[in-house]
Amino acid sequence: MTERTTGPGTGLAEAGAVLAREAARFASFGWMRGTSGNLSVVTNRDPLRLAVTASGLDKGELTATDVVLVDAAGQAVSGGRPSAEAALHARVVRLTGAGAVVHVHTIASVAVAERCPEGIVFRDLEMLKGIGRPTHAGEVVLPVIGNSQDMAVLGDRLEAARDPDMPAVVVAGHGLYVWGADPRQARHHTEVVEWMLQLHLARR
Ligand SMILES: CSC[C@@H](O)[C@@H](O)C(=O)COP(=O)(O)O
Ligand SMILES: [Zn+2]
Repeated sequence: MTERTTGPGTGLAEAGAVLAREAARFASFGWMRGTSGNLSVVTNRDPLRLAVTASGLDKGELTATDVVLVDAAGQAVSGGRPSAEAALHARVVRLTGAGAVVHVHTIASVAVAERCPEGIVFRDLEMLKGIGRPTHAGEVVLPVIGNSQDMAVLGDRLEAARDPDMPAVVVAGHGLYVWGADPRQARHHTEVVEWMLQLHLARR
């Protein structure tokens, strides 16, 4: 049985509008070329429900209706075809308690991960405060995990590699996954991590 997708209590239309706006921003940065990337936001905790961008669309052209409601396994509970990576979004939410997840295909994430397959170290940067560190001092590691078309495999790799001090992982040869308490914080985390990746590239 499909669940209601609009109307009081569902918030799906509102979630779709937020995701379309966030996606347009990331696409304008060149981080969602072609039909790459996907976004999600939690609409309900119990039972878990996420609004996820629909699959195969140009993420720079989304409207509020280009969104699908999925369950804790990433399975659609409303009409439409959710992102092929919806199950990984749901896994990230279950693991971290995040309220929103961002996936972008940035060149810097792929390029730096090729140079640092064991993990990317960010050290002594004011921008570290943008991912929750109390000061610029010290270092954190952005984990790198191998790619797979199987979201259960990717989820297992993410669970094994993730660092509680770093709300992101890089999927090698693929792109960046980032999360936050809500879409705004997930966006800020994405922009901060990407800034540090671009700095890494600029220094070499
Ligand atoms: C250039 S297509 C890349 C896809 O395979 C996938 O990695 C992706 O990011 C977008 O998939 P989607 O199903 O549209 O959410
Ligand atoms: Zn992708």
